[in-house]
Amino acid sequence: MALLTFEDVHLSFAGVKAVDGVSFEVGPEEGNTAELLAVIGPNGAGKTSIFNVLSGVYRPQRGRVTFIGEDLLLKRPHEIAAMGLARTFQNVELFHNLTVLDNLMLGRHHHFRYGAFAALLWYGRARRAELAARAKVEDIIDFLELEAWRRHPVRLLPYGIQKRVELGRALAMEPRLLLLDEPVAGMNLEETEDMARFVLDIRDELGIPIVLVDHDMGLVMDLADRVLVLDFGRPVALGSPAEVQQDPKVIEAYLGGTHGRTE
Ligand SMILES: Nc1ncnc2c1ncn2[C@@H]1O[C@H](COP(=O)(O)OP(=O)(O)OP(=O)(O)O)[C@@H](O)[C@H]1O
Repeated sequence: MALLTFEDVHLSFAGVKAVDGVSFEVGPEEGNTAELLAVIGPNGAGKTSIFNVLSGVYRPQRGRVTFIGEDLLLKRPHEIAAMGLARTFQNVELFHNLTVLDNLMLGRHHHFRYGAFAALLWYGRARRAELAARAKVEDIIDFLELEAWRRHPVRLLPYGIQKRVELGRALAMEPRLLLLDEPVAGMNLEETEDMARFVLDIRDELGIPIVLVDHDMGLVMDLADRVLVLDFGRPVALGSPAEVQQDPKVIEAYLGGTHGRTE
């Protein structure tokens, strides 16, 4: 069984078809190799809407979405996060006045299983949970090479590092699947290369499957195992980077110039 199935999903806003019959799978649920599926398409193609459906923010009018065998469309966003589906955002969504360490600790809060009383007195389970969380967060700081910034408030960090902290916060949730929304948007070349390396390490070393959304063909062709191409909410192609790149429908969607887009 696939880890995630997205089946014939339709989502409209007042007549605008944001997602129009899109299907894909990410899996398998029990497997040794994690895969990276990229979802690409020009502006307005429906990429973010797909993420919003997956994280429970939007409810599609039609279709089926399952994650680890459960119907995601019946779940609320915090339940979906607790099931192990973590996401990052197009814009940095962190607590800007808190340190890197504190932001990552907050990423783990749904793992805490103790009551307010225990937390208040800092005893027993609360203390053990906090220490375990701290150890996990320190591992992530090492993994993402964030040592130099661990005590810095996020607002003082360069943009590329802030994006890396956001990735760290998603990892702190110990996700079974990671959704990355334009992880290199606004980055310079060096920051982009660093981020690409970390994304591949997450797939290969941590074994976490990834769905990555972007409109930059170049990046995803280097990173992805499979690519889903969208245009105006519709699926145009799904296949390996090489297959997709040669597909005339993809070339038309990107280079046809019929949409009046600037990309
Ligand atoms: N909450 C909403 N209300 C109304 N229309 C929406 C809403 N969310 C998305 N849309 C519309 O759905 C379509 C798809 O938008 P979406 O943001 O999913 O595209 P995208 O591929 O992520 O684009 P971008 O690359 O610009 O982020 C667009 O026409 C958009 O205007």
